Formats: sequence, C-alpha cells, structure tokens
Amino acid sequence: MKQLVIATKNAGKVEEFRDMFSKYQISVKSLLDFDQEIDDIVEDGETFEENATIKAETIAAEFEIPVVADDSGLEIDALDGAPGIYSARYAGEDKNDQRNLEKALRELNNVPDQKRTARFVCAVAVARPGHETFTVRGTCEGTIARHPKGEGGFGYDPIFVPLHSDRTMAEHTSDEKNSISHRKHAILKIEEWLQDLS
Ligand SMILES: O=P(O)(O)OP(=O)(O)OP(=O)(O)OC[C@H]1O[C@@H](n2cnc3c(O)ncnc32)[C@H](O)[C@@H]1O
Ligand SMILES: [Mg+2]
Repeated sequence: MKQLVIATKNAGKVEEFRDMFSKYQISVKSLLDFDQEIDDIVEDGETFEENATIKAETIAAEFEIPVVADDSGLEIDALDGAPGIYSARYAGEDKNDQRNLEKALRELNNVPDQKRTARFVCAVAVARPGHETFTVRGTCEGTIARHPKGEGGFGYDPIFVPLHSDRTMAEHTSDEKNSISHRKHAILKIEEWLQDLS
C-alpha cells in the first residue's frame, strides 16, 4: 500500500481523503497521526492556492516526504465571496464550525432565495522535496439554506445545498458527498499523479 501525508489537522478532511484515496491503493496519514507536536501552520497567503502551498511545503520540508495539502472554504456571492479564505476563522480564532455557519446565516438574513448562491472551493497542493510544487482547484456550486440541517460532513455542510439537490450537504451520505464535492473535483485533477505514486 502506498502512503501519502495530508498536511491537515482537520479530521473531516482526513476522513474524506482516506475514502477517496482508497481506490488508488493509497493509505493516508495526517498531522493528527504524528507523535510529535506539530505547530499550527500560519496560513497568510492571499489565495486558497497560496495557503495550500504553504501547508504542503512546510510539512514536505520538515519531513522530507511527498505531501498533499488542502485549503478550502465557502464563497458566498451576496457577501462578495466571503468568508472565502477566511472560512475557518469566520466567527473567531477558535475555528468553531457551528458559530461559523450561524454567522453566515445571520449575514444572509435579508437575502432572498435566488441571491443565496455560493460555492465550496478546494485548492490541493502537491509538494515533494526537490520538485516544483503544483496546485489544482475543484469547486462545488450551490446555495445557502435558511436553516442548518443534517448530521453528515463537517464545517458549513449543514447550510450548503449543492446544485441539483434539495438536501444540504450534511444530509448527503459520505459517498454522495465524495462524488460531487469540491475536494473530489480537485482530486480528480491529480488522479494521474496519484496513480503514478510509488
Ligand atoms: O488548515 P487545515 O489543518 O487543513 O484545517 P482547517 O480546518 O483550518 O482548513 P482550512 O484552513 O482549509 O479552512 C477550511 C474552512 O472551510 C470549511 N470547509 C472546507 N471544506 C469543507 C467541506 O467539505 N464542507 C464544509 N465545510 C468545509 C472548513 O470547515 C473550514 O472552516
Ligand atoms: Mg486552516
């Protein structure tokens, strides 16, 4: 079994990468699996791609191994793309999913249904010692619901209704989410690289 390190401390992301990488015979290790304490990486880039690159290159340099990183978030059109790259800390430094989605709903309180369009964005960076880092981007279009619903997924999933669905992402099974998500679309773009990984 091939192994790949995902430079994330987000357990929800880890589970999705694990599920989606299993078909490539790749087992996933994350920053949650290291014995030593790994400091939080400062994500001070201006784009999802810059932040994914910072995370991947930090860990690839530290451990001299190939690393994949994910920087993702929710862009809400009526909020000019917010929370965007600031999605994790939208409602404060403690990165609380529930408070983040409540804040998004509050901001959209007076926004009518047809103007509640949004998308999930996922930039994936691949960093290897001695190689140029590259990034890909996947998106998932949808709208923001009036109220949170569902128990699946993580983050903003309870308020995001993907296009062509009448359920929130949190009401989708993990297999359903992993077939339409922004993360899935990003991973499809590195499929060849994943297949060639030794
Ligand atoms: O940086 P790492 O350690 O990977 O973990 P993180 O949780 O800080 O991750 P990001 O910096 O990429 O921030 C992503 C934000 O977007 C949210 N998000 C990302 N993917 C999502 C998904 O598939 N469903 C719902 N929310 C998602 C997530 O909850 C965070 O608030
Ligand atoms: Mg982060």
